[in-house]
Amino acid sequence: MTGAEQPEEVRREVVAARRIVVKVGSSSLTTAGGGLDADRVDALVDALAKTLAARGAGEKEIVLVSSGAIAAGLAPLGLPRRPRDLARQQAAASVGQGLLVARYTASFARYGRRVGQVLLTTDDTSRRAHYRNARRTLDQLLAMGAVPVVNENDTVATDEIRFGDNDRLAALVAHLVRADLLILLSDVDGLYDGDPSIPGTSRIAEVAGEKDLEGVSIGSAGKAGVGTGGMVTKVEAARIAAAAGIPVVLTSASQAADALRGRPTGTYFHRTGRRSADRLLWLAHASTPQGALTLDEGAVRAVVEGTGSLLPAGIAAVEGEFSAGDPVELRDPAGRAVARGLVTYDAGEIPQLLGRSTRDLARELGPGYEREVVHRDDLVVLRA
Ligand SMILES: Nc1ncnc2c1ncn2[C@@H]1O[C@H](COP(=O)(O)OP(=O)(O)O)[C@@H](O)[C@H]1O
Ligand SMILES: N[C@@H](CCC(=O)OP(=O)(O)O)C(=O)O
Repeated sequence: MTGAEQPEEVRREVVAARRIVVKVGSSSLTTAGGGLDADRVDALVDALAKTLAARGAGEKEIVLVSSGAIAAGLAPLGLPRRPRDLARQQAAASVGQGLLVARYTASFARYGRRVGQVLLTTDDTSRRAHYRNARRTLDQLLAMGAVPVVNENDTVATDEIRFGDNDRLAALVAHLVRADLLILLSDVDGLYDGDPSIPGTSRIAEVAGEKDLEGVSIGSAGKAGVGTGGMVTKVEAARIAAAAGIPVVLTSASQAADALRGRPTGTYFHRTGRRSADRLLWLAHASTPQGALTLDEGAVRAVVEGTGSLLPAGIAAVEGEFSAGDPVELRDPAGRAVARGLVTYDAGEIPQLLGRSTRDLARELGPGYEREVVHRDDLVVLRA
């Protein structure tokens, strides 16, 4: 066989993927001087639209998780750089998000495609009803042939409840929509074994598990100054997705088309786990605990072994200001976090329940007090 006849080397799982989440970072959408770079947005949309239109590859669906709202809002508001305070970041995101979606709308319109804006908060995604609602909206947009453009709802998120980085949001969205593949696009063409600006570092082509990450120096600061998490959040996102059974390609936005065709660009993270119970992944990774319950040994065992819900009798102490429905941390007697769960009582109600049996509580306070404090279906055990 001559060189010209060699079959193209492709990643089979990428080619076979039907539903794909693509995440693009601020640094890949903005100009050096700040502001949205229309040419870069168009180039990305060209790659996505061609994938959606490709024949013979089966029906493909793409959910785009796009950063860039804050970066796009800087120049119009006369801000020379990304502000540090949340209020000005939110103002920039408010102005920038509209511009960003307008840009995607115009760019996808060149291919006759509609886009739908979806803004998510952690709160929307760790509560059962909101989680189902977010999934239904995304499924419906895809069923109607539109491209969902997802971002964090920056303007209402407070510091405490922010995802803060869209890499993790993208991993969780990939899980939410049951994607077959996650593609993380940045300004760097993959994970390097050290800071890529240092000569002598080289790209890691594949990560099959934690062993392949040993000794890799993963930096946090992006040189463009508009991104947030650097490589740390990308590798963390890749870990979350891979552990949830979703392979990940990490590469540069300029190689999006090649990555989508399955060409061996960037860094490929093999899946390391299987799909896990839906909402609980969000509970573990998206939610910020609003308080903590310290359990006795028996309750720790029941929770960790998954044999029961958390009852008032097993709780020794309570901390924090939370409301029923909020995520809280469950700790062992030594103070180590062992699980996270959605609590069914307000913080102020719990002290009177501590160590008491549900039967006694029901007799004394009424039948409403016979319930568990955290139901086992709303509970996720944290890995040590
Ligand atoms: N080991 C590494 N491999 C690749 N990039 C790294 C590494 N360590 C640090 N980085 C930096 O991370 C940056 C990407 O992160 P960031 O700027 O947050 O991107 P984005 O805006 O796309 O989310 C790269 O430009 C690079 O300078
Ligand atoms: N929600 C923020 C994005 C935060 C973020 O994760 O940015 P990046 O590191 O560029 O992916 C925005 O749209 O500006």
